[in-house]
Amino acid sequence: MDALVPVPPSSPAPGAVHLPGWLSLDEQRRLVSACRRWAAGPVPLRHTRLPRGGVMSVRTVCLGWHWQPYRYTRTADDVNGRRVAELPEWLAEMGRRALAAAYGESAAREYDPDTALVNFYDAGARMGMHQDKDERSDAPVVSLSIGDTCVFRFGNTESRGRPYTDIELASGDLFVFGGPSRFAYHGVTKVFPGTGDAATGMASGRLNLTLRVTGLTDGNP
Ligand SMILES: O=C(O)CCC(=O)C(=O)O
Ligand SMILES: [Fe+2]
Repeated sequence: MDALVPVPPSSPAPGAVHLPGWLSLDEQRRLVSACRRWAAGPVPLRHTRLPRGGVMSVRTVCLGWHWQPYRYTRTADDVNGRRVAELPEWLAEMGRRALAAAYGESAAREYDPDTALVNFYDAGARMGMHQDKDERSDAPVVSLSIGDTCVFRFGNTESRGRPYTDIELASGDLFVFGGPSRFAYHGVTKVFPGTGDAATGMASGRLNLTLRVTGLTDGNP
């Protein structure tokens, strides 16, 4: 839903940029229908199993490389063993445009994400404070949000605790974290049900895509 008063761009920490409303409604619709296809297979949307036996409350499907705690593989060995869907070129291009918007054209030219994690949050889903550190690359992470607004907690590189900044990520928002913030702890503390716009194609819930560079090659997984 468009904010009555537009939320201005902000930078909660060096290298971290929030650009509210960056995606057009058409782009959000395109992403929602693509995510619906990816959620159906070859690897289904599922609650990721954690090593100690728990499961994550969000449901996830991956593109390009499959993430499971705490590594990337080409096949979803903890789900159905199938190879994950390719990350399409148009999505990598969207990642470059996102970086250009956040950091400027020169930073964007070299950016070539090879994996995307698609997370679906229902009203009760959360994500605890964590670092994205299973990638062997310090290239920025591009995060796109669609549907219900959430509270995204963006912290520091030292610990899960303070200092952190709570930011509302709404439908269409872009958040990029790279440079000194690339390995900052972050998480989702709350989702506000019913705040999304059904015109995106999402009747309820929140969708988040993170584009990343794994730094992996098939010969050297
Ligand atoms: O849902 C979000 O905004 C963040 C997702 C995230 O941190 C992750 O997938 O690692
Ligand atoms: Fe993350």
